[in-house]
Amino acid sequence: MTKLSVNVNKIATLRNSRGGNVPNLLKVATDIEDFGAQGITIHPRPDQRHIRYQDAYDLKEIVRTEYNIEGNPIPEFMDLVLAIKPTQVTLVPDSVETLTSNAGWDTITHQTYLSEMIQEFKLNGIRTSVFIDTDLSLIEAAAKTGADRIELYTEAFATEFGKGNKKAVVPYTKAAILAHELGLGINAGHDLSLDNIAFFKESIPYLAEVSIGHALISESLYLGLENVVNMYLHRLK
Ligand SMILES: CC(=O)[C@@H](O)[C@H](O)COP(=O)(O)O
Ligand SMILES: NCC(=O)COP(=O)(O)O
Repeated sequence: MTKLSVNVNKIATLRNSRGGNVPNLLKVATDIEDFGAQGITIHPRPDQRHIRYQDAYDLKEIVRTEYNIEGNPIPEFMDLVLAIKPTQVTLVPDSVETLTSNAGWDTITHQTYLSEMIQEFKLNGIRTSVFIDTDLSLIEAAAKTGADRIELYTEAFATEFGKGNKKAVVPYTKAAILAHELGLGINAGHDLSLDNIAFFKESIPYLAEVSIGHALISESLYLGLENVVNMYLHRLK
């Protein structure tokens, strides 16, 4: 079984568009857990355009499943995560102005930097994951940072799968096999959807967790949040 961690950034985006508390982020997160999801993911960005730092603290009080916080380990993010102590921190190398995550770590160039961050998180009992592309040399370098897991950056797979190119999953399968051999756990995320998740799941051995937000919330507009969470859970069995 692969765990489903639902990214609730888009719920915060909708809420912030009117300035009030509709939809209620905490209630939606609680409902998502009640519907069966095994985790809640957030990716606070420095401009707090969707998840606010206060949301991260408030969610800590109510999340009963795995709590995953993603982001670039700038000092403010480090302080936030070390104060909250979520189940997992996922390190993502996005720049301040980026629209959404658009690259994995260069774990060779940034190996020392990542190792230092990861050590600090691990000393605080927080599981660590590194957002990464499928290049095998990057996976090898990720293992040397001391990270517990990698999160495979799946945008390229999702784009190619959408065009009918199923072979696009092959680098992900190879990366997962190598990561497992090196003792790393395997997560995945970005642009996963009801259309591509079953094929991705069946193609990737040892897949521990997927974090899904943009497509899942969009699909819920048509199918309802409870249905959609259950449709993912069925595909991830
Ligand atoms: C790392 C990753 O792929 C997701 O966290 C994604 O970047 C969500 O961020 P936005 O909701 O800001 O697009
Ligand atoms: N780590 C990926 C994530 O949390 C959600 O990405 P997306 O489904 O919003 O593209």
